Amino acid sequence: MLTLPAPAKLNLFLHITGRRADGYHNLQTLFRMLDVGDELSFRANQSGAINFRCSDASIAGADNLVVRAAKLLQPFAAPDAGVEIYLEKRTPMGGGLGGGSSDAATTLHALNLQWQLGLSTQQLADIGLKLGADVPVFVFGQTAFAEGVGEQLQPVELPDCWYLVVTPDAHVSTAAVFTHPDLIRDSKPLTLADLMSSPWRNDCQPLVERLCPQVAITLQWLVEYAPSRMTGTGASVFAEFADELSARRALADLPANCRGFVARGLNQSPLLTALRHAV
Ligand SMILES: C[C@](O)(CO)[C@H](O)COP(=O)(O)OP(=O)(O)OC[C@H]1O[C@@H](n2ccc(N)nc2=O)[C@H](O)[C@@H]1O
Ligand SMILES: Nc1ncnc2c1ncn2[C@@H]1O[C@H](COP(=O)(O)OP(=O)(O)OP(=O)(O)O)[C@@H](O)[C@H]1O
Repeated sequence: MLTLPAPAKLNLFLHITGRRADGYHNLQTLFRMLDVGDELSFRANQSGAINFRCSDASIAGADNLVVRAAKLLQPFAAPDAGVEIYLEKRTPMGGGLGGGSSDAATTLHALNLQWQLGLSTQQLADIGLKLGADVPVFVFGQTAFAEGVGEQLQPVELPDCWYLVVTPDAHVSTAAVFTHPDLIRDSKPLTLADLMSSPWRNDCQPLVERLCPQVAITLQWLVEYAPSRMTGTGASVFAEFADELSARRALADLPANCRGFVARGLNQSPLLTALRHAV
């Protein structure tokens, strides 16, 4: 059996620089890998079937990104290649933390190993992009600057730090944010050097704060502790701390209607680290 992590991510900044003909948006974003997330176990067999179980029954169906990722790899595998997969779901869902995308990326890497497909990381990322714009960065497994829809990646080394991630009791649909007429989608493309030295912001945040007052209220609370922003299209928000203790002190004061966790920022994802030990 192969057990691998599927870490969560933050978007430390997120600029939207235009809308493409297919409706997708060009972005400039800095993905930060975290040391916490989901965990998946894989047991390959020769049944030709993909059997999937999940700790959260509400997402245990065949439309789970884990199953869809496995199905995309089946044409590359022997006809009798099968697998049993168990997903221990921990990352808050629909929160801009990339949980489903990360699960898909971990599945692609795991089955590439267990079914002995020999696909390169780039090939896995190309396959993953069919499932979602956030999948490639998890396949590459590094804190990275992304352009395009999120698939053009270059690694970035950031100093060690800690985050308090807070998810208010609110749902924000990624598609609803990206189709909203008021979304800021005309940010000027900047060089990575300029982006790194400017104040960091998320272009989705003003709209989501308006559509979803809990996000604005949670940020007003969090910013008293440390510089804070929204990740992805929300609803999760985060604050950055130099040390773990300060992040845990803020977590202890968490408002009643929110969930929160403390995570360390990593330059290399726990998936990549685990894969290096697995081979
Ligand atoms: C906003 C981010 O969370 C930043 O990390 C991601 O880019 C979203 O990635 P994701 O959830 O994997 O997104 P997908 O599942 O590919 O797309 C969800 C919805 O967001 C829109 N979408 C997504 C990414 C992107 N660059 N432009 C878009 O317009 C798509 O039209 C789609 O309706
Ligand atoms: N393995 C999975 N884990 C979580 N959600 C999944 C999974 N597979 C499919 N989904 C569906 O996708 C929806 C959003 O999932 P996810 O948690 O990845 O969103 P997100 O954190 O907003 O992602 P992103 O930051 O990529 O936009 C869920 O509500 C669920 O219906």
